[in-house]
Amino acid sequence: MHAALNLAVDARELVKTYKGGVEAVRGISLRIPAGSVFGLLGPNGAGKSTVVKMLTTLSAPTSGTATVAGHDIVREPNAVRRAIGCVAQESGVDVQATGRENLMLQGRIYGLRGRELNLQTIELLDRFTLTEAADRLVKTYSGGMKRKLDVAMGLIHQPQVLFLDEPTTGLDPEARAEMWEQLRELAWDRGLTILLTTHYLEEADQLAQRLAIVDRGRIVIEGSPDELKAELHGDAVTLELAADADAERGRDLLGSMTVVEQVALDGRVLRARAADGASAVPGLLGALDAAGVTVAAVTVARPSLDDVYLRHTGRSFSEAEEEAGRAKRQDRSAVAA
Ligand SMILES: Nc1ncnc2c1ncn2[C@@H]1O[C@H](COP(=O)(O)OP(=O)(O)OP(=O)(O)O)[C@@H](O)[C@H]1O
Repeated sequence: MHAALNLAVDARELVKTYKGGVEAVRGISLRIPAGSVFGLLGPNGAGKSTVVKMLTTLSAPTSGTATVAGHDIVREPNAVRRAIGCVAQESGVDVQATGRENLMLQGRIYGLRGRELNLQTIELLDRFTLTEAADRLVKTYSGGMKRKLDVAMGLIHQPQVLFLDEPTTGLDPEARAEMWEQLRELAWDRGLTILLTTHYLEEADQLAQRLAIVDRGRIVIEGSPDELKAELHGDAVTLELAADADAERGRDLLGSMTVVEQVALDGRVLRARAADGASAVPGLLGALDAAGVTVAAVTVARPSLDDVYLRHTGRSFSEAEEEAGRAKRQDRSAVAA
């Protein structure tokens, strides 16, 4: 068997330049093995939705090629559409209909009828714990329930690849955690391939086996969340001292210890890097105590995806989000002018 057959998505150098010259995607390649969850992570405006639009045949690439479930997105768009499910950022549900009606209608659009349609609907309502609410109008649903119905609708025709654009934006933490659990189950139990876009670092970390960080239309780095974090050596150890007067002595003492890679002073807070933070802490506390330096609080943190983002783009995720927000506002005022 040809290795490429096991790739649910195989995109090569996709480029999208919108009319007016916005270079939304500037050469993105993705190889997503069947049965895995892949995350495209990036701030608003990075180009994630545009990649999804091209892969789901809604927007033609300016250049580059891609296959989805083995079908070419430009030459075989109908075959691609049959093989995929799409859940867009904006909900497609009809709020004046019930959950069950929405699912049945969506199924009919895909040619499902009779017993098969009924069984699929019942199974999806059950999977997304919507059975009790199935015959209520969707306008009475909570945000989380609506989002679950959106995802269920994307699955009615049993696609091989599911595209989820920002699956949990706007959900409260509880609904978000429930959605994560359901998506994990779909991928791990049913072997569905999922490509999700997100601007939540935690979401990518929780769900994706592999992820690509996208910034200004390009992939800046790709790997498993752990691989990306392992690139940054050492845990961050933060020690808050009881007295300002001890700060410099504390810093010099830590700086002389071999387990500490870097130490910086910020007021009476000492920030150090250590290869294995948890096992270094008792030694650090012992040395400070012996020198008469009292520690009020200590924390150890593993490197986060935020640190990874910062290292590869030169700005923090929240800075990038703010920048994207500013650009959007400028676009709007330019249009209004
Ligand atoms: N139809 C369009 N015409 C012109 N420019 C567009 C169009 N759609 C998107 N863009 C621009 O392309 C860039 C990438 O947008 P895209 O929606 O792909 O980003 P994103 O990472 O998905 O962000 P978001 O999460 O906000 O959707 C942005 O600068 C956006 O303003």
